[in-house]
Amino acid sequence: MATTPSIGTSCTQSQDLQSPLLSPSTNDEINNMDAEFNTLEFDTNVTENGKRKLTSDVWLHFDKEKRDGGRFVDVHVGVSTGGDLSLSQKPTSSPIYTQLMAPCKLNSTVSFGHGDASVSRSEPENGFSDSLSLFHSEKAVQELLQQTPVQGSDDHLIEFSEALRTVAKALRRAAEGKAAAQAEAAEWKRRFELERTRNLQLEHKERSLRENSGDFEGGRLEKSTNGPVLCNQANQHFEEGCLERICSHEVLRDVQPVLDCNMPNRIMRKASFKLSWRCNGENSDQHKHDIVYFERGNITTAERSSKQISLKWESNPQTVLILTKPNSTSVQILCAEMVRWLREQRKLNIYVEPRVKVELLTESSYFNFVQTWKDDKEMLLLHTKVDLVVTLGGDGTVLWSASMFKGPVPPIVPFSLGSLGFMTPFHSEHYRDCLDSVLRGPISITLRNRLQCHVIRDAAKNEYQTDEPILVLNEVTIDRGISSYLTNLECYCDDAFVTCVQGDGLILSTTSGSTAYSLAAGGSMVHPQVPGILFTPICPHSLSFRPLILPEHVTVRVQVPFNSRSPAWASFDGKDRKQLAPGDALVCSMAPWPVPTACSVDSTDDFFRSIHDGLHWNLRKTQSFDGPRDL
Ligand SMILES: NC(=O)c1ccc[n+]([C@@H]2O[C@H](COP(=O)([O-])OP(=O)(O)OC[C@H]3O[C@@H](n4cnc5c(N)ncnc54)[C@H](O)[C@@H]3O)[C@@H](O)[C@H]2O)c1
Ligand SMILES: Nc1ncnc2c1ncn2[C@@H]1O[C@H](COP(=O)(O)OP(=O)(O)OP(=O)(O)O)[C@@H](O)[C@H]1O
Repeated sequence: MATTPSIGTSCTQSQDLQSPLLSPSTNDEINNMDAEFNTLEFDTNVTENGKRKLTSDVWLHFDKEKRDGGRFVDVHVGVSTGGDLSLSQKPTSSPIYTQLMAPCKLNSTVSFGHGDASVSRSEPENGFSDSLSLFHSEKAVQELLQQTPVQGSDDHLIEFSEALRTVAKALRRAAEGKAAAQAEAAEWKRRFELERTRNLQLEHKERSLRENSGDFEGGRLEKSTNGPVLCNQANQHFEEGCLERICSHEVLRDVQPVLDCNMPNRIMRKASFKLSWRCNGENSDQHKHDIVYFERGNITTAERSSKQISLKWESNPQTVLILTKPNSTSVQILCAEMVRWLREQRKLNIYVEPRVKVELLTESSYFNFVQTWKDDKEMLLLHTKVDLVVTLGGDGTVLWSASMFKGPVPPIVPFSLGSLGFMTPFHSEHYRDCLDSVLRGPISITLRNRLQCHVIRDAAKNEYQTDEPILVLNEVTIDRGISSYLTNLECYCDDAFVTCVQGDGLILSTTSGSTAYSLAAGGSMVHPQVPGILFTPICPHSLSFRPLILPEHVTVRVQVPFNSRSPAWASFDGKDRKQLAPGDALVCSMAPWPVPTACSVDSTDDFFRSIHDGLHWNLRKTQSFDGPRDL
């Protein structure tokens, strides 16, 4: 009988906790996450002349499932056909967006003598809390790794021993990832508790406010009652753990009553809306996910995701925030005209920036009804009051408005009053028709992903977790600033070393930003609905450094090495430059709060229109019919 090596494996997956799908507000997710375990089994029933045979590659793969609007990812490792190695996972319904560790690949014929090799572990009740079993499993992995590779003449045995070491290394990496995930989950849980307490307080406040003001009658009351119903629905969903992710419940939740300062007895509430996915021109409430099937070595994707999104108002929008490019007389004139029209013809509440309110009041005291905010704290609550944002300016004004929302962003309707306007498909001359059609709905929207960036100081390595991330819609750039030395930036994708950038710098861009600085640095143009992170060097001092596009779920770390000749500088959508000293790092991943911008037609049509009109992309005179011809 052969010996039976036994490894208590730890989970072979690491959770991407930066993902939008693990938001601080989903306790269920955190709990479900605890319940995921894998068993590694070497089933050695197949023998061939006394030799064990692993006939195929070992695959790690995603198996996504949709349920109740959440995303579900199961992870399995198995040998595709007739093989012996399988790493399976007990069925999970965790809506965690899971990111796999590096695939371990065995492509070998192994000899076991004639014994049964079985590597397994029993399932603990709670993966994260079962530190004892984690300890044992890691110890077992360590032991396996420390074993001297099998020496001798039996090739198969040697190969199997190497295979085991590969698996053990992979398991160790996974265990490390898990430990990090555990810490991060605890942090999310803490934030969730904080948010829940805050929301309960606000709900309580709202209830007492409603009890105290018994005179909400008429149409306004009708509208205002929509809020709590929605809020309850959202909370109910939230509690059941069935989150319609696309329509973030943060947007829908309406727990913060805002008194209308012009009519003090009225409460302003956010309009509710519904997002649906458009597939082949049809509207559907279902988001079709990529589902990967894996059976006997055949991988198929049955459904594709549809990213054409349609927004339909369920109650009328009532509050519009108008943001304008400064120092422009034409913008100022248009703004005043639009405010007047929205108020008189459409009976809407209007918010503007403090600067604009001053400008309007200088023009006329008529604009007294226009609302604004006092300080940053109030500004950060705007998303709870505003149904729609209108921008008057160029792309810079869209970037500016996105930067005002550190969390969920209301739909933005960008009017073009700049020179270029990749993100501004609406023409200001037709603002009445455009706004009417947006207010009526339904409208197509582009969900533009943002990147969230943390600067980690070498001097205070642990502080970044408590800092608010900096959100960018276009890109974060790390460059040499005023230094004349080459930048020297070490880049990691998750924990894998990517490269060392020596040149003028590096751009980490969203796909929306792909037509901005990244394009000028040689990056590809990417449709804004493609989820991904562009990794574009700036003037690299190496002929072979081509730009990359990384998947959306990765975390990129750019580290200024201690031996760097000079500091580097990070800037966020071209603003807020921050120095990165040797030892400092910038960590960047996809943010959970995209920027929804209204489309003139739809996101694809608008994208092509912008690259044709804005860049004159591939504009060339068509060849004439005359001349030599191959017939
Ligand atoms: N060499 C370059 O091309 C270069 C250099 C620095 C900054 N930028 C871009 O400028 C942006 C800041 O814009 P701003 O308006 O505040 O500064 P800005 O007023 O200096 O304008 C920069 C230009 O970039 C254009 N732009 C901005 N976002 C775009 C996008 N997503 N697609 C296509 N073009 C876009 C603007 O329309 C404008 O013409 C940065 O995020 C960066 O992408 C480009
Ligand atoms: N509301 C605002 N408050 C402060 N700064 C703003 C605001 N809106 C825009 N900006 C800044 O003003 C600058 C110019 O804005 P924008 O890009 O919209 O106009 P533009 O330069 O005329 O347009 P384009 O870039 O298409 O030529 C940008 O740097 C932007 O960040």
